[in-house]
Amino acid sequence: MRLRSATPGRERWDIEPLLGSPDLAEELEKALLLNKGVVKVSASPVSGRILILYGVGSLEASVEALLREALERLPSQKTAEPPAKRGFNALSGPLLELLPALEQLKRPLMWSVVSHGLSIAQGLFVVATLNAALEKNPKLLRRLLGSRFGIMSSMLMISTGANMYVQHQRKRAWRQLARNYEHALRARVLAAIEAQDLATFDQQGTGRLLSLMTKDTARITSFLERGVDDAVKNALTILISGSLLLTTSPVLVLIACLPVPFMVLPLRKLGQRASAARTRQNERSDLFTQHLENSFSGIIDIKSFTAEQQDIRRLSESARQLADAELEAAEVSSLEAHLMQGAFATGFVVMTVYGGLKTLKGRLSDKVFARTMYLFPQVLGALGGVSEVLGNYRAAASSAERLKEMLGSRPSIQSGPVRLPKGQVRGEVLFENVVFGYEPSTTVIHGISLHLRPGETLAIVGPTGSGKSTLLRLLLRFHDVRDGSIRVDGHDLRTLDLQDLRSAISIVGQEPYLFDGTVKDNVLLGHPQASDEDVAEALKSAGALEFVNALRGRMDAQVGERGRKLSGGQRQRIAIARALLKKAPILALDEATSHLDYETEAAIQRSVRNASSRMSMIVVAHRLSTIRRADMILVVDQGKVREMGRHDELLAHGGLYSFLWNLQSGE
Ligand SMILES: Nc1ncnc2c1ncn2[C@@H]1O[C@H](COP(=O)(O)OP(=O)(O)OP(=O)(O)O)[C@@H](O)[C@H]1O
Repeated sequence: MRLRSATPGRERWDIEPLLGSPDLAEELEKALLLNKGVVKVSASPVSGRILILYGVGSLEASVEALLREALERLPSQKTAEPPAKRGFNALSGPLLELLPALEQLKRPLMWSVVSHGLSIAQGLFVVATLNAALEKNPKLLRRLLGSRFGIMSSMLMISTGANMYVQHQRKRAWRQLARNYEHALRARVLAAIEAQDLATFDQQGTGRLLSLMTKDTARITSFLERGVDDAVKNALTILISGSLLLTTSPVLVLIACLPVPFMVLPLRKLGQRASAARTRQNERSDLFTQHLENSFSGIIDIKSFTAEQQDIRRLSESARQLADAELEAAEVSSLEAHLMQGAFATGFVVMTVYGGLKTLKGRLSDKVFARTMYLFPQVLGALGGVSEVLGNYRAAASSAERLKEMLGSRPSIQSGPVRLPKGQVRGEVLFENVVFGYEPSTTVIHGISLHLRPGETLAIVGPTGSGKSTLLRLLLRFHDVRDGSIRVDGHDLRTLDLQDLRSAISIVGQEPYLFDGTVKDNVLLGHPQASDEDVAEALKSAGALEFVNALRGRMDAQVGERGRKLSGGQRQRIAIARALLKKAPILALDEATSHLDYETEAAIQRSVRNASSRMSMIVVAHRLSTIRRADMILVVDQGKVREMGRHDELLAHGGLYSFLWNLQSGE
């Protein structure tokens, strides 16, 4: 058991028995999640690593102690096969797991072998042609074609010509494979990321997720496109040229290789340092991307607070840390390559002097010496190439590990078996003593119960931070309750099919997200097959048709990135139209009209209600005047229900609601 990385709230460990044991991975995940403070656990039998996310300061023991205890208790660990018997999977690691199947690699590999084989042959023909020319055959010109020189130079020309075609085919085959692979890998990673719980997004941060999609996939693709081909080239050169070298002049090779054994240990150490440096580089790169993303999304606030310099300083500090990590990784890799090449180059110099002296003395033939002098640098170059391939392999392997972790991570919110077809949903919602907290150490909702009957409107009001939006997030099962239960049409959410549940609910948030595209594209998100008439109808009910018709291009007008070309109120109304088009039996409006003036807000709420009288509605609002007609009003404060009833009853009660009402109506 070995700690690989640790930041507050997040530790990654190497657990050897985990390798190749999916049962242990599953049991370990379950066992660790039982501990107070542990938020998420992701154990990978592929990499033998476990990632533990926890609330800072909320664990009862160290992560290491929890791991040891869980490992001791689990039965699978005792029955797990010893590492030596685990076969190919244990040896291969995440990168080989992620690379395409051998079947797909066959064609480009075949071109690689032919192309690099021809290149090696070309070199040998050069030497042979040279040696034939040095024979100074007097009949050379007369019997050019039949002579050794003629044959060798013809072979050289043929192999050069053939290799031009083969090289083109080789590069093309790898390029095609890599591009198709990259596309498929990105689609897989994107699907895996989007399947994660919201808690994972909160924990991992956008920087890391963006890096997974861009840099990590690109590193693996680049290794596939060039690394595998280079590996074939180096392997063939070492194999063919190396064997020829050994048979030509074993003593000279032995002399040249004398310094190599002294390099084994330092090279091993450098290899470990290089892997650690790569991991650090990846982590810093994630942070930098995250800072960049934050800066660009918050550019309006940065400019309005004239905080550009502050932001640049923050970014430049992050960029400096990334540059330092990159430099460290590059220096270790380069040191590794130089050490290896230096060892061989020293040997080469010794061999040249020794061989040269022997040739002068006539104890070594010119041809052997010439061939050795040609072949040795080829093999030397290939050995240098191996360390380069190794560097790329390490980068790709560390990316593959990160990707595998995401691809193998099972969201803790899992779909249930009970189907809930949208057409058959009545729209009844029941919260029973719901307790919830985002972090294990804190509680945001303290035993809330509520009942929304089909077709009714339930309003939730209360001070800021009291947990109103959290209740809606729980209803959509973005998080699971810690205690109590939530039911839709009598079914506990945890038993329901997740897609069915979310299809049954439309939600409009405080700051709805509009995608870069047209107004129509954004509304169609609610129901992609809807007609233009349906879109116009939804826009009308949301009070948006008038301003949309005034835009250049009307429904086809571009809204800009995040809907930047529209006002806050216009964005909200398009989001309401989108939710209405979805025609879900339950509509949740979380301060969805807060950017509008009172009259527009009231008008839109009326028309939304009229759009479907059978729809159940939950409305979260700060402006109490907009919810006074609700069938039930829930007053929430600090995660608890303080009051419940209709507007008049609550006013008569004279509690928090009536206090807020009087405050807002200026009485
Ligand atoms: N993703 C999150 N991670 C951790 N804590 C959170 C998260 N989202 C909300 N909280 C916390 O949960 C509490 C309730 O937040 P919530 O957004 O539900 O309040 P609200 O009543 O909707 O507030 P407002 O009226 O300001 O929108 C707050 O203390 C908030 O800090």
